[in-house]
Formats: sequence, structure tokens, C-alpha cells
Amino acid sequence: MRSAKDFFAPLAVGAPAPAREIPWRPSRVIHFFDPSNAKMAAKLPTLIPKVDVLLGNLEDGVRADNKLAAREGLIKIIDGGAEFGDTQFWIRVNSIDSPWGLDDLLTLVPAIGAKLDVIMLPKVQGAEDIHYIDRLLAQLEAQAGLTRPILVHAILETARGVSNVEEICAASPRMQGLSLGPADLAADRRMKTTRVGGGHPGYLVRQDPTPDDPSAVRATFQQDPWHYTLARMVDACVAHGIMPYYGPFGDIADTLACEDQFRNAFLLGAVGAWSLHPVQIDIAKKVFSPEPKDVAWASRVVETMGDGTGAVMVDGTMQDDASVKQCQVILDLARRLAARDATLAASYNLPGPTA
Ligand SMILES: CC(=O)SCCNC(=O)CCNC(=O)[C@H](O)C(C)(C)COP(=O)(O)OP(=O)(O)OC[C@H]1O[C@@H](n2cnc3c(N)ncnc32)[C@H](O)[C@@H]1OP(=O)(O)O
Ligand SMILES: CC(=O)C(=O)O
Ligand SMILES: [Mg+2]
Repeated sequence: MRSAKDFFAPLAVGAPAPAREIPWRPSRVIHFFDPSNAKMAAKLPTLIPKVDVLLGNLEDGVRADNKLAAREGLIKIIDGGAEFGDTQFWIRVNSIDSPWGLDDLLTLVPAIGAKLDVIMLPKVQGAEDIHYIDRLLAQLEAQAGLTRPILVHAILETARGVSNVEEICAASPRMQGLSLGPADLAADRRMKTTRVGGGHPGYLVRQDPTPDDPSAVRATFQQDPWHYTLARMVDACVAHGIMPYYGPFGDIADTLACEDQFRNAFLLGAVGAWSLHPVQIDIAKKVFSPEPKDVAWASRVVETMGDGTGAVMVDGTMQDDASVKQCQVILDLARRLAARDATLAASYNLPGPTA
């Protein structure tokens, strides 16, 4: 076991010093594209300014016979001088047990590592996977002369990964966050849904029978099969100073259910979600930005509470030291997002400095 003192020492001579804190940057939407798909790549100049994170996907969703073209496509995009502004640039590599995972890293870190903010690693099972990539990245960073460590984001998509979620979050100072991988996770757990995220009409609770009228219709209420996993992820991430994300919503046409799933994740503490299709970008941005009415309420509570201690009534509700902290969460996020988004800033109308 590494001592705590060693944790922030580079894992290879010449590698950049590990990050001591994960920088907070807006990441309401991680937009996926296939770099081997020329039509998608052609859309990047208009997509990049709209998304918080642009992610070049090399793993599932990219045909096996396009894996090399996808890798080359990423290099072409960077060599072509793609401008990211303050949008983050991530890639999802193939899993480290696949035929492509190692070469993804060996090729792309030297070629485009200086532009990369985060590498998303799929099918992470435990701390051992993070330790492997941690050392390998340090070696590659040293060879490439990179001055900034590349961060790592793990997808939680196996039962073993979920069981080991805390050790995964704690495995390296590179750990930036976790995403839920509902498709692979469903398969690995032998769940009986064939959907990519979202609910299922069979996963429900039913209202009790009416005692005097046994034939009366009994309402049913669909439940969220991802609640447990997401809640676990949020706790593990917050405990380790990293960020939780909902993953993909595969029913592209059902924008309403997508919005609902994303909002559940937002309310539980997630900072963002994936978009698989351009139609999902604005949904994620809307959902993961606090609503102006909630920002106005939070401002009012904080203002009414003065130094933030004691208890008062606001519109018939008790507010105290703890509810002020809840309101500060909303205000802090609103300020950070407003600093990047002028339209949001105007809708929030927040006084004071941005965080
Ligand atoms: C479980 C997981 O691992 S999820 C992550 C892996 N999966 C993915 O990343 C999937 C990414 N998305 C996609 O491949 C596609 O969006 C699909 C296959 C779902 C749908 O694609 P299409 O059938 O082409 O959708 P549609 O016809 O509505 O596309 C409209 C336009 O948007 C483009 N487009 C679609 N998705 C994207 C995208 N993610 N990024 C950029 N452009 C896109 C299409 O190329 C098309 O362009 P055109 O108007 O120039 O022809
Ligand atoms: C997100 C992902 O990779 C999955 O759902 O399997
Ligand atoms: Mg997956």
C-alpha cells in the first residue's frame, strides 16, 4: 500500500506532479461523438461552443472495424487546430482488457495528450484498474514531456465496480469523477431491461386495494431502477472530492423521459449527464443548471438568515443553519455557471462576486 505521503509524488520520473484538487469546471453535458464518423466530426465547430465537454468516443458505439479510424480521426481533429475555448476535451478509450485499450493510450497520449483534460475508462472493476492506468499515464506523460496530468474518469458499469466504488474513487489523485453505465451494468447484473438507462414499465409499485371497493382501479407508480446505484455513486464521489454524472439515455426520441431521468440525477447530486445526439445537449444544460426561481428563493433565504445561524420562518417554512447550506449549494452552482453563460447570468441576476 502506498503511504499517504507518496500519494502526490509522480509515478514516473519526469511526469507532472499529480493534481491536489480536481478543478471544478462546468460539465452539465458530456457530448459523445464518433471520431471515425465524418458527418459528426464536421459538426464539431458548431457543437464545441455549445457543450461543456466534448468527448471523442473510441469504445462501444464505434464499430470494431472503425476503431483505428476513430483513433486517427481524433489526431486529425487536433492536428487540424480544433479550437476548444473553455470547453473540455475528453476521450473514452477502449477497456484495458480489450484488443484496443493499450494502443489507444500508447497512441493518443503522445499525439494529443497536451490537449486532453480527461480520459474516461470503461468497465472499471476495482482500484487495480485505476492503479494500472495511473502508472501507465505517468510513464507516457513523462515520455511526451507533458506538464499537466491527464485526469481519469471511471464508468461504473459492472456489479464488481459498483461493489468497489469507494476504492475506485480513492485509488488515485487523477480520479476526476464517475459516470453510471446503465447498459453494461444491466447486462452484468442480469437485470431484465433492454433499455439504455431510464425506467421500465414493469418496475413499479401498486397502490393498495380500496377496502370497500376491491374492483377499483389501483394506480401504479413507475420506480427508478438506477436510484440505488446513483445514490451510492454520489456518496462515494463527494466523500473523495470527485464528481458524479448520470450516463447515457438511449431513447433519443423520448426527450421528456430523458429530461426526467437527468433531473432525478441532478436532484440527487450529479453534476451532469451524457448527450448521445445533438437533441440531448440542451436538455442536459437546462436540467443541470438551477432554475431561476430556485436561485431567487435561495438568495432570499440566505439574505433573510443574515449571519446564517438561528431559525426563522420564510413563507411558512422553517429555515435554519442547515437550510442555508442547502441554499448555498444552489447559489454556488448558479454563480459558477453564470460565469460561463451570459444568458444564465441574466436570468439569475445574482449580486456579488463569481466563485
Ligand atoms: C451505452 C453507451 O456506451 S452510450 C455511448 C456510445 N454510443 C454513442 O456514442 C452513440 C452516439 N450517437 C450516435 O451514434 C447517433 O446519434 C445515433 C446512431 C444514436 C443516431 O444517429 P442518426 O441516425 O444519424 O441520427 P439523426 O439522423 O437524428 O442525426 C441527425 C444529424 O445529427 C448528426 N449526429 C447524430 N448524433 C451525433 C452526435 N453524437 N454528435 C454529432 N452529430 C451527431 C448526424 O450525423 C446527422 O447529421 P446530418 O444532419 O448531417 O445527416
Ligand atoms: C454508459 C455505458 O457505457 C453503458 O451504459 O454501458
Ligand atoms: Mg458501457
